[in-house]
Amino acid sequence: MTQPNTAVELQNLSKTFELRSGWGRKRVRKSVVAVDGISLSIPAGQTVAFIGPNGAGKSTTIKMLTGILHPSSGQAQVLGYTPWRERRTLVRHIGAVFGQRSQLWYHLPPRDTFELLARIYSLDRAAFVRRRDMLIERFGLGEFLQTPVRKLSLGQRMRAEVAASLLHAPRVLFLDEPTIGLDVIARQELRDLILEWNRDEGVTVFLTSHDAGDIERVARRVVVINHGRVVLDDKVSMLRRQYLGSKILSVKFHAPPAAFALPGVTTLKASEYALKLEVDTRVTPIEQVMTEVLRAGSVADIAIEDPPLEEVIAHIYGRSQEAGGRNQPTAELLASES
Ligand SMILES: Nc1ncnc2c1ncn2[C@@H]1O[C@H](COP(=O)(O)OP(=O)(O)OP(=O)(O)O)[C@@H](O)[C@H]1O
Repeated sequence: MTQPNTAVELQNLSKTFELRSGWGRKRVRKSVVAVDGISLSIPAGQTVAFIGPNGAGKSTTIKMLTGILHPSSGQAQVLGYTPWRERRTLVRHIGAVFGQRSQLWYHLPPRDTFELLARIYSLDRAAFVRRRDMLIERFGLGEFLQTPVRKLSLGQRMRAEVAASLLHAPRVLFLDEPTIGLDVIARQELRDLILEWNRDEGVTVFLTSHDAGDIERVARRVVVINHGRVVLDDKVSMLRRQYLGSKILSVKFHAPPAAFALPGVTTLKASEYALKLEVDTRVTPIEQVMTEVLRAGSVADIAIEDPPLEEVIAHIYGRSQEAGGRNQPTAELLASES
């Protein structure tokens, strides 16, 4: 039973594609298991990054959750609806953005697309105008509202795409690679807008991305899949801390420090007055390294950082490849790391 505050629920959801090639006797059938028994429960208002390497089954899952594809087996409910059976009703309550495919009318300016969407969703006129104007302001669409989409920059187009997907006040937003191809600034702007929308309107966000920055900025929870199975489900903050067990220590000295060596400590960069160290905290605790650093010279500045998320994610993908894509529960996976 779906709990009332559950936005998205997957129970053993699976999808196998049957492929046929060749003719007559040479006809070959092949099955591709794209999604292999995924179970998940996402409370309303949560921001979830659904990530995995190419071909892991992310898009197939989103397509099932938005009612575009039928599963081969298993169940899913989005806001209590079964997407592939109740798609027409469901689309009134969800928004979807596919970074690789525009949903705006290419030759029309965003303003006209908004009008069309208002009719498609039969939105109340006054409520629509209020919301449209709010989105125009928040997403900074004013200056290109009358420009045909084909003439917009990718960053402008993506802002218009996300705004269009929010016009009918959806309660769940599916974003499939929303920042793909965007430059650094446009990417950051879009992430901030999505996050703000989640905070202000409580919209549930289900995001796929290959960009660690998207995951870090937008999502609080991360679900990693590989070969169609969940290999990790954790808080984004825990992921980095628990998974690699390493820290980056950057130190600036007033004078050149004395040399020192400790097991589990690798020098990433060294100049006369500065050191950047990677510390495997499972070998030598960070406190011990700090003590040694303070002994080595007069410290002007010191910073301890977590390793980049990209590294953590690459590490997890690597682990699940080694495990042959078997569904390894999180605890076991984490325990095997320590
Ligand atoms: N319509 C289809 N027919 C046959 N096979 C498909 C179809 N769609 C996807 N697949 C296969 O299913 C698997 C999962 O694909 P999917 O697109 O869901 O992965 P993904 O995680 O979204 O990958 P990417 O990060 O590259 O977008 C792949 O092996 C893919 O080739």
